[in-house]
Amino acid sequence: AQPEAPAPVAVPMRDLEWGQINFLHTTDTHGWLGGHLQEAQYSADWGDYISFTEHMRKKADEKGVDLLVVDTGDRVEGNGLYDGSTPKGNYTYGIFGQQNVDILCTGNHELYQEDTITREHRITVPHFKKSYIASNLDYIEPETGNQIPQAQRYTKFKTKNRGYTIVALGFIFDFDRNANNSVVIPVEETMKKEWFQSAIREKPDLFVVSGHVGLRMKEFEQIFKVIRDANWYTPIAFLGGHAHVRDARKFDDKAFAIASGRYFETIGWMSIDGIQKKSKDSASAEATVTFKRRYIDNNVLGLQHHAGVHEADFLTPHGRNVSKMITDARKALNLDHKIGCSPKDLWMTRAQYPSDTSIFSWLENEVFPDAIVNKERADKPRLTILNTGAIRFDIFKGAFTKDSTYLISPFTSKFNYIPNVPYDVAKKVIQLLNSGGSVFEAELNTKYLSIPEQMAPSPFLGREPASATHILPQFFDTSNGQQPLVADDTDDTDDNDEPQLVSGYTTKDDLGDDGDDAVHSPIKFYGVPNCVQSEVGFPEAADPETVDLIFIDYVQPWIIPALKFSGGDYDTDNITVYLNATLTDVIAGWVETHWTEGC
Ligand SMILES: Nc1ccn([C@@H]2O[C@H](COP(=O)(O)O)[C@@H](O)[C@H]2O)c(=O)n1
Repeated sequence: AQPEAPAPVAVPMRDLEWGQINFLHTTDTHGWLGGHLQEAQYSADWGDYISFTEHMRKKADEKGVDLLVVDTGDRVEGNGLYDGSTPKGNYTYGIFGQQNVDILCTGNHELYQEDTITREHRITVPHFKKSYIASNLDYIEPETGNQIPQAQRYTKFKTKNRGYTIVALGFIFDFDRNANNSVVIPVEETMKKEWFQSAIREKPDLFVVSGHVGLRMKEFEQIFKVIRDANWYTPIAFLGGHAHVRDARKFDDKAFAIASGRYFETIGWMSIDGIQKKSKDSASAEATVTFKRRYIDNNVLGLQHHAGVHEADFLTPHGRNVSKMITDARKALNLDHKIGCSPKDLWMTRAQYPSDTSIFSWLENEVFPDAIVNKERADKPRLTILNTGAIRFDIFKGAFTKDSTYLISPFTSKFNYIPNVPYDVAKKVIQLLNSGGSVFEAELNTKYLSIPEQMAPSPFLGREPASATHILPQFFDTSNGQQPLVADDTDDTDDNDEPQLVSGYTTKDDLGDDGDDAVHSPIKFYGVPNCVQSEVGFPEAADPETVDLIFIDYVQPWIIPALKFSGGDYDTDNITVYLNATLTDVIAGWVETHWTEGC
């Protein structure tokens, strides 16, 4: 039987504030449609979300307001429910498709592999024919080689209850690592197209810009400026993602953006009041528009609370069926098959790097020396480089399952190397990857090696100083000892009668610090470098003359320029396969042989 997620604990809650138009928003779900089986706070599944949405749509009808459900991409890669089947997504496309989504767009993970793009084109786009928007994404038809829009460029529709006219767009950031059967048109170029110029002159009551775009990245700002120049008073709602964070950004009094986290931990809520229906002689400049936001922890207790229904009435027949689809799929994929038992929690950002509880230190010190070995080269000293972005999730103490392997790293990247690189040259590579700068051309910004949370951080995320021994990415202040990204302002000398808070997100954004629905005590997050490196087989007495320089293939575009800058003249002809296994395989193999006892 599928293991039951632990029951969520009741916590103090902030209610949802409804407006004339309201949004429920998911982003970067990465296949986590089954919810978090090891974290009660995020344990609701896609079926529960469908039940919730059905109650909320009813509530909107009763209030005479509108509710729109939005998803902003990266639905794939990162969970066994998607990655564990052949072909990938055998179950998830059908499960996701059960939700009635009003607006959706594409993320970069839908674009890394040709077959993912094709499935998106053949399954998701036709399923959501009216709501899928691809403002800056084209598909190359395999039969003809023709370049066609992946979906409609924009939509214009009237809302159900209030009859507001909406123009909705759907963007992806200027992503350039997409596979060859797709074309991402840069946002600035897209905005010069005739269709875009007509769309922004449609005079709707509200623009909705959905996008797989981090709120602090340049693209939404560019879109805001162009729409605002042509529409001085029309409200604009942005729904973004990609950065895996909860965030809200105010562009001006009538333009506001929300990002709703990652991995189906969060359901975002945005509500807007003060929208004026356009009369023939255009909108009034006087209208005051207000935006509210809430980040909902995705668990049934909280969803029930917001839906205002009794526990026994929460699951709708449709939602219940979808939950069953998920349970059946997990069973068919054998996702709960135990590979080993983790003796402790290992964290990506909730522990300092390096440390005993850092997942990156564990990989560097235990997994890589043992598991990334080419038998023919086993006697050679070697450096193995991994970008931290290749790791996607923490490991919890206890059962490590088939599912866990995909949660930690779903990618198909393998390990390549350059043999016999002079150590004096090779040792400089990791420093350059972690400090970036002008060594690399603009498209090789080293921030793309790191975890999404660090790529375009919000100004409210604390600045993270480096530890003494490791160079951290540029945006960190390097003056002090390592500090948590979120200050722990809880008072340990707890001498009042207030209930103990459960730890969780304590988001700060452009609207303040009251966005999270559940009142939590803060969790500390620490910064990580762009890349980590394992040194293996070094002689004890002195540095080696030469080393094998091994790296996960995602990092390859940065390796040659870094070597050049360090005095090594190499090109791609010098690179060959070191280990024909993915990081997922490497970790699974190591766990199977080393974590054999304990649960
Ligand atoms: N083969 C890959 C693909 C991506 N990454 C890392 O993921 C980051 C993007 O993550 P999002 O979920 O925000 O799209 C990317 O910048 C890389 O760090 C990878 O390591 N290998």
